[in-house]
Amino acid sequence: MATGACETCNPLTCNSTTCEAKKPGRIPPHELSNIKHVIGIMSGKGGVGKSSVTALLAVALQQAGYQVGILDADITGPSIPRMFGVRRPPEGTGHGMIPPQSPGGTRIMSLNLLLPHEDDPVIWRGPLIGGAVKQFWTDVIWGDLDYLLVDLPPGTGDAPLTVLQSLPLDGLVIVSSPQELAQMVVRKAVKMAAMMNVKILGLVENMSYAVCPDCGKEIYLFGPSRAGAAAAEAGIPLLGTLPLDPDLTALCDHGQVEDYRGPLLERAREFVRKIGG
Ligand SMILES: Nc1ncnc2c1ncn2[C@@H]1O[C@H](COP(=O)(O)OP(=O)(O)OP(=O)(O)O)[C@@H](O)[C@H]1O
Repeated sequence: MATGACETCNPLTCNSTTCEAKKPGRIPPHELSNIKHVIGIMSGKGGVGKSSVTALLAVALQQAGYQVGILDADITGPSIPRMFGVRRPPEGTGHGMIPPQSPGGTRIMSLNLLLPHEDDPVIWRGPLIGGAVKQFWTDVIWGDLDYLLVDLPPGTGDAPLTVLQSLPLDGLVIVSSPQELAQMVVRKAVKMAAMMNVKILGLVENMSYAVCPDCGKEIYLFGPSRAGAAAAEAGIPLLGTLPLDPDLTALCDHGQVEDYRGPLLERAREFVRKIGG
């Protein structure tokens, strides 16, 4: 049990080596959840494709025969239900909430599924956001899952802190893009994970390049890839790079990401192999 001091201390600034708040996985999941692996998908900065990478990993895992769930911890900017075409709210039972399934069988829990309209804004302060994330862990009946992917909001704010502190993460996948600014915020995310004793499974550089539809030439829109250097500098494994693919954008927009069969899926399979799936 955490002491009173640890309940209120900030684990990112606490110097105590025995700080309870720094120990990950302090909160047990719902008693009817049996989850083998929990992986967080994090980015330092918004819009780099973290939710798309989460979705691709889920599709790759599902196609490999695993039972997969996605906990959408991006409370104020949730995009997972839209990508998977899921609109149904979770089913409320006396024991907890049963998450709806996508057509391909991915179980999804997101605040967007609880809102009257998917475009209603969530204007909440930090503690409420942290509370919702915890409830998606404790009050949702995930059942038997091989992998629960946790799509974190960008940055190092309240919700990522809650997840890193409360959930028994196997590790984090960090998503970045080639711009220098995105690289700088990767370093922040890496430092946060180190402070919270959470392992980093690897770095994915998204939007690394586009492929010319006429000649197949790779065009590095944001300059040369910095993925290898960024991973080496941060001391974390490089899972790989992903190009831009307009087919992925279109399928995500239409709620059909599970129908994607383009080149990024093979890369996602490679990432899954590298993180041990
Ligand atoms: N490799 C890619 N190829 C084509 N489109 C992509 C790719 N990666 C992301 N996108 C598109 O870019 C947009 C933003 O992606 P996404 O929602 O995954 O970003 P994010 O990092 O999760 O954003 P935020 O955390 O700010 O919500 C989406 O429309 C998505 O379909």
